[in-house]
Amino acid sequence: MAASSVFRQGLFNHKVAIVTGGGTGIGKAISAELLELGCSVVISSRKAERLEAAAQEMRQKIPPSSPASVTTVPCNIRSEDEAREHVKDLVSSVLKRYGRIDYLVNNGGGQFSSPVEKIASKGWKAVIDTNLTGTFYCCKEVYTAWMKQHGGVIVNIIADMWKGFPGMAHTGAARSAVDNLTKTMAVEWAPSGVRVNAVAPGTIFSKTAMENYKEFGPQLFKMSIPLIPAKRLGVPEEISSAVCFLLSPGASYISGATLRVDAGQSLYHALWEIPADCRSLLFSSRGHNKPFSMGGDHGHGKMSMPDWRQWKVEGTPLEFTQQRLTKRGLKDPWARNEAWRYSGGFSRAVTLSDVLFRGFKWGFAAFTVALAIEYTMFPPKKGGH
Ligand SMILES: CCC/C=C/C(=O)SCCNC(=O)CCNC(=O)[C@H](O)C(C)(C)COP(=O)([O-])OP(=O)([O-])OC[C@H]1O[C@@H](n2cnc3c(N)ncnc32)[C@H](O)[C@@H]1OP(=O)([O-])[O-]
Ligand SMILES: NC(=O)C1=CN([C@@H]2O[C@H](COP(=O)(O)OP(=O)(O)OC[C@H]3O[C@@H](n4cnc5c(N)ncnc54)[C@H](OP(=O)(O)O)[C@@H]3O)[C@@H](O)[C@H]2O)C=CC1
Repeated sequence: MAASSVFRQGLFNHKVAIVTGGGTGIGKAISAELLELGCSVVISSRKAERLEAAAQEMRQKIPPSSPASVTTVPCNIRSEDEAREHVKDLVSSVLKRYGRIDYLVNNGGGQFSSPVEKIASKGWKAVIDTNLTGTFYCCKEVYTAWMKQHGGVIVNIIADMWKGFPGMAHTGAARSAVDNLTKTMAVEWAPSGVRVNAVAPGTIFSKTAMENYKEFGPQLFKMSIPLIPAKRLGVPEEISSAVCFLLSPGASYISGATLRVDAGQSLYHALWEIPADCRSLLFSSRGHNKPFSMGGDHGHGKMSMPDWRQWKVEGTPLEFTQQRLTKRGLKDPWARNEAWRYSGGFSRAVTLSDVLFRGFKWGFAAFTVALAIEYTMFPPKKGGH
């Protein structure tokens, strides 16, 4: 447990929160900050022992004068058909003990890393059931059992999936769905005085988060650092303060929003590397190649300045141009200026004829004129470029 909260002491006195996954990492930081601010917190997840150990640790830091308390309720938000029953039991036991639920933080979740083609259907289901369906059950149950009549605030923890989530497609799909679910619930439940928001963390370091990826964990988190504008990982407390803000009256006019807490990471680089032998050009859906797609491994797999000689051309209008240039004695038919000029001349003529005349006769005439102009202005050179 870390730094003290920036919020005023007693801000959440006598309020009650459920934090799923509240025994580790981000969830633990959220629980600790809520406790510090006077809230009673129920932490809930699958591993009862780990939950209890975390609760013990947090309990010791609650001052005797505080109304806050922390309790544990084991619950698997994913467990197949029984998940709804598990979540129902969680909610009813909290209501029995505290008589109210002011806040729900859907933080419990996670995934494994895998390219799409390697995700087994059981693995896909595990991740969707946890992150999307589990969140849905928790929201629905808390709403129907309490918030519908009494209001409340929900915060869903999602992820940086704004550019897709290569390497973790299942969680990207699930979190994106939760982003959308957040908006829907915000609108549907507004009349009950319920606000629903989401927080999308960047790469946040915690021991448990790293251990989830086993031997790849340290590398995964380390690799992320250069891709973050702040050039460092986030810490759980930096997510916690955003969540506390959204739960607080300071956010009383914020609903249906997703707050990115990622130091600009989602606007910057992505972790996924495009391999050097990119074959996208061969499979263009329109049957011809796109001149701006090219292979190449530049740094983090990003495309840097174009190298025109890497164009891959097979059976395309550009190949046609290439053959023509070869015939005309150019040693390197992919010399940038020549290839560009000819493919440009061709497309200009076709576009011009299409736009102005929309007829083969005039199109052909325009094409001929354009080529004639190009031949006159840029006569073929002998023996090279
Ligand atoms: C740095 C990036 C940003 C960080 C983001 C974070 O979120 S950090 C926070 C990170 N923290 C967390 O993510 C914490 C929570 N995460 C978890 O508990 C797990 O990641 C879980 C959601 C997959 C559930 O796992 P579980 O063990 O309870 O479930 P289960 O045993 O029932 O398995 C179901 C099926 O899933 C499949 N499958 C599972 N693992 C792999 C794999 N490595 N490889 C391939 N596939 C895998 C497999 O099909 C398996 O069935 P099988 O083949 O065994 O019959
Ligand atoms: N760390 C990061 O960089 C990022 C994290 N996130 C998300 O933030 C949340 C917290 O992650 P973080 O603290 O980093 O990692 P942790 O692995 O420490 O936290 C995941 C928590 O979710 C709980 N959990 C997992 N599955 C279930 C389930 N089926 N039912 C109930 N609880 C479950 C786990 O507890 P238990 O094992 O006891 O069930 C654990 O406490 C997760 O949803 C994560 O995906 C999103 C973006 C980035």
